[in-house]
Amino acid sequence: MKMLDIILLEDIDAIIEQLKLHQNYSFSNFNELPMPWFGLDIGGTLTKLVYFEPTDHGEYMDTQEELLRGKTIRHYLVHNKAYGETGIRDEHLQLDEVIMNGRIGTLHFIRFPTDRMIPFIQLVKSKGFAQMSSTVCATGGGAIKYAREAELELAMQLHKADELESLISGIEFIAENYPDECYYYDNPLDDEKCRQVIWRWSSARCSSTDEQYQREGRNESGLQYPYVVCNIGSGVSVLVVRGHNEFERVSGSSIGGGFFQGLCSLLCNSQSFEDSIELATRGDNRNVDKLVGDIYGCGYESIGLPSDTVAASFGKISSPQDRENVRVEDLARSALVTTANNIGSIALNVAKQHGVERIVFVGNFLRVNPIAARHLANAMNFWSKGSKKALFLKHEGYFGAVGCLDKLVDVTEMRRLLRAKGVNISLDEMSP
Ligand SMILES: Nc1ncnc2c1ncn2[C@@H]1O[C@H](COP(=O)(O)OP(=O)(O)OP(=O)(O)O)[C@@H](O)[C@H]1O
Ligand SMILES: CC(C)(CO)[C@@H](O)C(=O)NCCC(=O)O
Repeated sequence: MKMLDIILLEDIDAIIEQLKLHQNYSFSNFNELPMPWFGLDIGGTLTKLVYFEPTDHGEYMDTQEELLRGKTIRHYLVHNKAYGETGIRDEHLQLDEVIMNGRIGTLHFIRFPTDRMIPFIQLVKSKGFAQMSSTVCATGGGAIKYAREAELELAMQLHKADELESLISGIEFIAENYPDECYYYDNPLDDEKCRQVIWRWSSARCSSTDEQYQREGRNESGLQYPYVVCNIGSGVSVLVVRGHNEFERVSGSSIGGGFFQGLCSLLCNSQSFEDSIELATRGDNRNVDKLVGDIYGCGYESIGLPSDTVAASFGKISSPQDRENVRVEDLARSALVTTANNIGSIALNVAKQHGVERIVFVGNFLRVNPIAARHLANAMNFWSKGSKKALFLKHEGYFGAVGCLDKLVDVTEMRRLLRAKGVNISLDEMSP
């Protein structure tokens, strides 16, 4: 039996060549991607690192070298929750018993600021991790920007993947496997009644022949299509997803997480994102923003603008006298509401234009930031008269890093590509 030694979907033509050459084949060497596996999403502000730690040693013949590597990595990464001054492991997001590329293991989620990327490469080198042959998949702008430096310094090859393809792969991988991942807000702007409700977007545990799911247009894994993804990172990307690996980036905005943090640094002397959120939580944007009610004395009901709608962001602080009583907390709140409203408006327009009901908001701007999420939830519901739904995912900013790792072997996609190329063979061997 011939082992195929190709692992990336991009290599589909080479796979087909090998299939033509060999009558018998096996995809079992997908399980032979050298351990450990890392997914790295190097973004404009934050770098996200996902580490897959295998736990199925009993079933797989990992080499002595791999076992030793696993121990060394575990000792450093898994035994700590903080690395240096800026690296953090989000322990609350850890996923156990994950099946990925045919192996069972634990996914660990780690992040650090991208401006620490060069020191990170030095650290990896100094800890001796670089001498270990391992599988490192990288995505995000930094996977291009830092590729040469990382590959030269560490003498290892990065498996590079497109940032938006990885994002969607990661969202679908997590949503398909963790039915509790997705939630929405009930009564989003009511402090008393507001609550998060789990949304069973994935029917991973339901049969694909289930009539209800077929009616709702779910695919074989149970996900519902189409949906809009609004990724709020440093900048904002808005995508329409119509099916597995079938998506388009239709809009974007530079008014995103980077804008919010930049504004708060300038206006409030905020030292960190957490600091800005904390200030905003104690602030009141009505002291800064001009509302419809400030202009009309009431709502402008004939065109559907209630009195508490922001008519002009930062519109109340034009003169020095107006600014006298404004607190930094109010400014931070206004920066947050301005950012969220602007993003909400773009996402809603995309959903309307493309006739899509569900809008999934992700990205680290939503980290520790329920105010923005609740504003988005309310805006989607109110401005669409209840026809659009804002959904949120617990792993917020980590989907690119998960997706580039999962994209190593995308069995469904490989099947589709082979079929599209007219290769009529059964690929059951590919199933983990
Ligand atoms: N600890 C943090 N440090 C800095 N920014 C944070 C932090 N936590 C949340 N954020 C917010 O998340 C944003 C970055 O989000 P994310 O990691 O999803 O994007 P990115 O990948 O860095 O950017 P892009 O996708 O545009 O390249 C920041 O702009 C900031 O608003
Ligand atoms: C450039 C990217 C894709 C990098 O992640 C992101 O920051 C973004 O979508 N920015 C907004 C660009 C625009 O205005 O469409």
